[in-house]
Amino acid sequence: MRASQKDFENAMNQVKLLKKDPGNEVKLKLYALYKQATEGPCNVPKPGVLDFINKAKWDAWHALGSLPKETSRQNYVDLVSSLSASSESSGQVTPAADRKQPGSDALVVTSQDGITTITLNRPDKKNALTPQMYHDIMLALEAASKDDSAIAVLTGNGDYYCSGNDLTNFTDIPPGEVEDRARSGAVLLRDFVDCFIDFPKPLVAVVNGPAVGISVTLLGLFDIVYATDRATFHTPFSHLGQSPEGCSSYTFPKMMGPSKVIFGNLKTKCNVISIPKATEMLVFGKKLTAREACTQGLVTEVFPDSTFQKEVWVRLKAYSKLPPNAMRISKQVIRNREKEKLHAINAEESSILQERWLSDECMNAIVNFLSKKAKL
Ligand SMILES: CCCC/C=C/CC(=O)SCCNC(=O)CCNC(=O)[C@H](O)C(C)(C)COP(=O)(O)OP(=O)(O)OC[C@H]1O[C@@H](n2cnc3c(N)ncnc32)[C@H](O)[C@@H]1OP(=O)(O)O
Repeated sequence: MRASQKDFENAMNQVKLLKKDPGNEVKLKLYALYKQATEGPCNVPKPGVLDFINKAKWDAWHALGSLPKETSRQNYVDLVSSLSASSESSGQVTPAADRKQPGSDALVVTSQDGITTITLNRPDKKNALTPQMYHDIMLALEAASKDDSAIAVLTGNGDYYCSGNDLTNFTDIPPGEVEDRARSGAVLLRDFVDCFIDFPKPLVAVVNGPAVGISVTLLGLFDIVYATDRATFHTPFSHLGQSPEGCSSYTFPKMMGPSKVIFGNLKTKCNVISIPKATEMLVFGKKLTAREACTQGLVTEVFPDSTFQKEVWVRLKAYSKLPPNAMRISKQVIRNREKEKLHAINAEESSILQERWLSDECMNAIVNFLSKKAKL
């Protein structure tokens, strides 16, 4: 049943009666749904980067894309009713707890047992990332950094962990707007990766299947990476006419070590082979198995697929009971001295990628994928 105007007005009044502040993430969602329900898609200029509050509000509204007014009204009413119910039953509002985020079914955020879990939920598209998903993941991380959970987890629903950037993001661009789109894509990428660099609590990737592109490169910014033995790790940037992101141009060589020199068999007089593993992945697009990725330091531990979920969640529930402040501070000690460098690398990678997106090599690769001529 669709929410009526009366239901909508009642919900607006109910918001004022909430006993507990629902937190910034929820307030931004409410704001965005209200604007979308009353004014339609965001049509105002983007505020400047230093206008933090208005930029966050604009981002939240803009992320709703072309969501119809009636659906936005319904989502607003549903969100308020879930907030009212939880603030009455427990006196506590957990951001996005155990429900799909309004406006986007492609991301599910739950909070339970001290763990906030962000699940990519587009299994029919191998969990490829749309612009809305990038925005929703940023909002979810922002909320998770402030909620009661001790750790945060990113995982995927279905047979894939994630197939990387949704390549249809490059389609339907009106002529004359290609450069603008590349520019805004680079800003989105930089903001997105910045959220991972700055995330203050232990961040865990539960890699439930193959991972491609940005979902692989980001792993260098996680604190733990658990993978099923069915997972593979693939960064086909050259094949796509693109270049590395997610700070992988720094984290991968660092974790995988310097060039590994392999001498040929003396009898057959082979040449010396010396290609760093990171280069083999990031430049030549070599796909690693889970065990290879573990040997290279990208994955913390590999589990048999049949027991993966059980073993990983038992482990994570135990970790989530450790003192949260100690974990947060230990992470800071480990990570903080690298942060500034990582932000600079992220900015540089994003700006190089902005140029790459305009190249013929990149455009041809996207056209080939979309016309089903090329698959990885
Ligand atoms: C603003 C931020 C920018 C960040 C930049 C990041 C760079 C990257 O992430 S680069 C990596 C981009 N990803 C890819 O190139 C993967 C492309 N996908 C594939 O090669 C194959 O789909 C894949 C090997 C992942 C799976 O193959 P199959 O098992 O044979 O499945 P299908 O190909 O039939 O896939 C099912 C369905 O999903 C669609 N799909 C999968 N991945 C993507 C994707 N990345 N973008 C868009 N669509 C994707 C695929 O087209 C199928 O759709 P339908 O045909 O409509 O069913």
